[in-house]
Amino acid sequence: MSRESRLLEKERGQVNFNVEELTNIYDGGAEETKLRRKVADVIQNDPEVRCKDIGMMTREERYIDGVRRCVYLYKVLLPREGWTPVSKEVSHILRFCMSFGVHAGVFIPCLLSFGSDEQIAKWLPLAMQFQIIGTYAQTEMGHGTFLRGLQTTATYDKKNKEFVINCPEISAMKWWPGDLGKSANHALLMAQLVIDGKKYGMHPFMVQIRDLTTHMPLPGITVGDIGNKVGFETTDNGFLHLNQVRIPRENLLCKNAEVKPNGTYLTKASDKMVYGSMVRLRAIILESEAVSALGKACTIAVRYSLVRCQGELEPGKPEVSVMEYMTQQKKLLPYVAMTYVTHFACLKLSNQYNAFTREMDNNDISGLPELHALSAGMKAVVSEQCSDGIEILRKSCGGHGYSNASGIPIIWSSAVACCTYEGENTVMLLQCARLVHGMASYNAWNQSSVELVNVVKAHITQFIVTTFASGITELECTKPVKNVLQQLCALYALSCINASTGDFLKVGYLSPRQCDLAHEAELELLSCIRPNAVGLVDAFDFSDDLLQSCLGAYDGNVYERLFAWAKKSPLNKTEV
Ligand SMILES: CCCCCCCC/C=C\C/C=C/C(=O)SCCNC(=O)CCNC(=O)[C@H](O)C(C)(C)COP(=O)(O)OP(=O)(O)OC[C@H]1O[C@@H](n2cnc3c(N)ncnc32)[C@H](O)[C@@H]1OP(=O)(O)O
Ligand SMILES: Cc1cc2nc3c(=O)[nH]c(=O)nc-3n(C[C@H](O)[C@H](O)[C@H](O)COP(=O)(O)OP(=O)(O)OC[C@H]3O[C@@H](n4cnc5c(N)ncnc54)[C@H](O)[C@@H]3O)c2cc1C
Repeated sequence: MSRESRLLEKERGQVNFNVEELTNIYDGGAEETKLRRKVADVIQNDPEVRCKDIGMMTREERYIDGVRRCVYLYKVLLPREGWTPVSKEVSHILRFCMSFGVHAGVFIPCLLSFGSDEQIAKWLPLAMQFQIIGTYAQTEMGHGTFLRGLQTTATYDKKNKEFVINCPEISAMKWWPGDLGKSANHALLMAQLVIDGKKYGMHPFMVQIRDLTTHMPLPGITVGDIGNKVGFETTDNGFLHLNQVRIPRENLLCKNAEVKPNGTYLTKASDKMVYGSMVRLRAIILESEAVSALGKACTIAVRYSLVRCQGELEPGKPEVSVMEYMTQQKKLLPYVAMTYVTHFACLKLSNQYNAFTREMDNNDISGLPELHALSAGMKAVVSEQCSDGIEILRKSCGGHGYSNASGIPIIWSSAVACCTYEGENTVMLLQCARLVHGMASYNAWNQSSVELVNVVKAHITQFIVTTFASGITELECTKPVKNVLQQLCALYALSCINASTGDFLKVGYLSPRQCDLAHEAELELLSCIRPNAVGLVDAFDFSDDLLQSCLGAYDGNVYERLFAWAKKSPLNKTEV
């Protein structure tokens, strides 16, 4: 056993709470843990679909690998295991970073949100079996945030009972939709509806873009991949230009509004229902795309920091693990706390979303404005805090953190995208401010928007802390687990306060002495939590397969893994 493995084993021996109990709490119960592990075992024991190191792959190899694994999953593995795309098991599979995230996570749910019963009956079975592969095409080259500015039009042709879809200029071209570039043959396309020269705003249309046999683009369609990005390499974000493309009248997804054959426009629900898909995604992606990513980065950085020996605390004494340095504890442990605290706050948000969908089934959408405010604010605050934290955790691993061998750069490059998609964060914060504080006149409004953004960040952080604090109070668990959760709650709250003492001092909410006490309290909590650090990240229960990290493996064998990984570099195929 290597020295590093022995160090990690010693650390595990001093954890003072039941790690399995905390895993069960994090998962939502022992049965959930059992289900998640069963899925992980099936995935990891099937070489066709298990996670592999993509650090050395080209962009094209990563895309092809993601598509191949996904098709195998849906065509072979799910039927073999007797699982359907809506089985609980599949919700755990999405963690295994494959392709078709927009098809499965956006296109299909939006079809369910916007489609009539007949339209769902027509397209859903095809989508579930991958006979059609869809994208959600809303953003254009020239507009992403300002939806009322979208330029793609859908003009109703009464004579032929068709819509004519057109991108009037280059900036109207759809740009960014995931799975669009090479995979999708259908698009759930958002366009401005026009009837007899009158504009009715953004509406959803089902548009076939490729031939189902040859996969060639259909007439009037120009489609392709937008090129290399910061991350999301397994996803072919694409461009789509439509030149006078005709679709049947029946392809307007008409749960909320329809156009009669004679061109009469009939609305059936609030025009805001067209925004519902964005509320849903903001409410449910945070756990899988931001918080889970932070938990992986914490697992890697904490395990590595416990085995990385560097320097002496006392001259002449043996080298210490970098986790002994208070600065390292300050870098890492508040983000371990954030993972737990935001995980439970996101759970509350998704529960609120599910409650809203039940109200919506009874035609009650009165809760939509509040849910829009909370989901917009949470999406902005949590995605930013998590992605900022992942970058700090990467830097805390020194040089090896800068290598793909650590696994953290790939984790960060995917998580940070959540600050932009589904609503750019600043815009989301301002939406939350508007709904929480009311809309002043546009000029007073723009002049105060910088402060409003900060007010909303504080408002949402307070929601996160109080949600977790009340959740702990109600939680039935052993005392050691409750104690460590209370420490994490206090640490997250204090780290947020200490990062903003200026604001508290400015308004006289805290005195300078109280600010000193808050700072001292945080340092004391770091020391209290330090002995449990490895147990807290082990409780996330990320397998080595899922982490794909030479620094974060469960056994702590960092250096052997690093050297074996580097030797696989394509540059090492030849000595010269
Ligand atoms: C578990 C599976 C997960 C798998 C996922 C895999 C990974 C997926 C990766 C990527 C997918 C990404 C997809 C996308 O990015 S899709 C495109 C997303 N785009 C946006 O979010 C656009 C953001 N812009 C907006 O939301 C709006 O333009 C706006 C809110 C910024 C401004 O709206 P606008 O119409 O310009 O004016 P107002 O501000 O006046 O709003 C009008 C009115 O409507 C209300 N409202 C606005 N948005 C919503 C909403 N989402 N829900 C409910 N209500 C909304 C607003 O409050 C106003 O109401 P009023 O005051 O009563 O008039
Ligand atoms: C990885 C990834 C995947 C994506 N997937 C999809 C997809 O599947 N389907 C899809 O339709 N789209 C997708 N998108 C596009 C995404 O939804 C948009 O990029 C996003 O909505 C932001 O719009 P934008 O890019 O036009 O930014 P802009 O709105 O142009 O933002 C640029 C700057 O302007 C500021 N700004 C803009 N408006 C305001 C305002 N009113 N007040 C104050 N500041 C403002 C913003 O804060 C930002 O700083 C994806 C994007 C990414 C990065």
